[in-house]
Amino acid sequence: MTPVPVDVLIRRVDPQVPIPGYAHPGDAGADLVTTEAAELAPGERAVLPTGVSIALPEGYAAFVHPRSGLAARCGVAMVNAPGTIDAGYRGEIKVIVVNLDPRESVRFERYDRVAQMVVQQVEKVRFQEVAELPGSARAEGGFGSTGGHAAVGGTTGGNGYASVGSDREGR
Ligand SMILES: O=c1ccn([C@H]2C[C@H](O)[C@@H](COP(=O)(O)OP(=O)(O)OP(=O)(O)O)O2)c(=O)[nH]1
Ligand SMILES: [Mg+2]
Repeated sequence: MTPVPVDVLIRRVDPQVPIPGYAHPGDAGADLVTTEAAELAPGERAVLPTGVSIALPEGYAAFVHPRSGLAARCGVAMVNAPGTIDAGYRGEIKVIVVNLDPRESVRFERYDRVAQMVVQQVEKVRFQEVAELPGSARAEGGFGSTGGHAAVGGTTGGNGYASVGSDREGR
């Protein structure tokens, strides 16, 4: 059964900007465009305006995620991914992009789609301070404690994991 969509109030800061839309019925993210053209040199970042502000219902937040196609084709990432849009935020939604390609500039034209916004329900919690936390299987293991991380300098010894800084061929 198709879930009933949640109404979200939206105001166009730019009168011509398209209302964010889902490209396909099952998509999680509604695409956001930039209302300003921009050219980013390798390593350069920019804060791009999207031309829209929203009023989310209490108990919701929107998360601005990068677009995978832009990342794969052009090396464009979002510095703060995912950007968090608070329910109380009424300002224009902005996207903080960075060009991670080491050689090529990337150019955005006005109304190019630059990011996608996922609206989600979020829990509000009360932090209850205790002297000791309950035990768990993971306990304090973190940051690679289960293995499977890349080896800097590319000496993984063929354990099937990614290597960084080395060509895997010829080893
Ligand atoms: O990619 C983003 C991230 C945030 N925002 C807006 C909405 C959000 O509600 C507000 C604040 O964002 P955040 O809390 O991430 O930034 P902060 O540096 O903690 O700012 P503040 O002190 O205003 O909370 O900025 C955007 O427009 N785009
Ligand atoms: Mg904040």
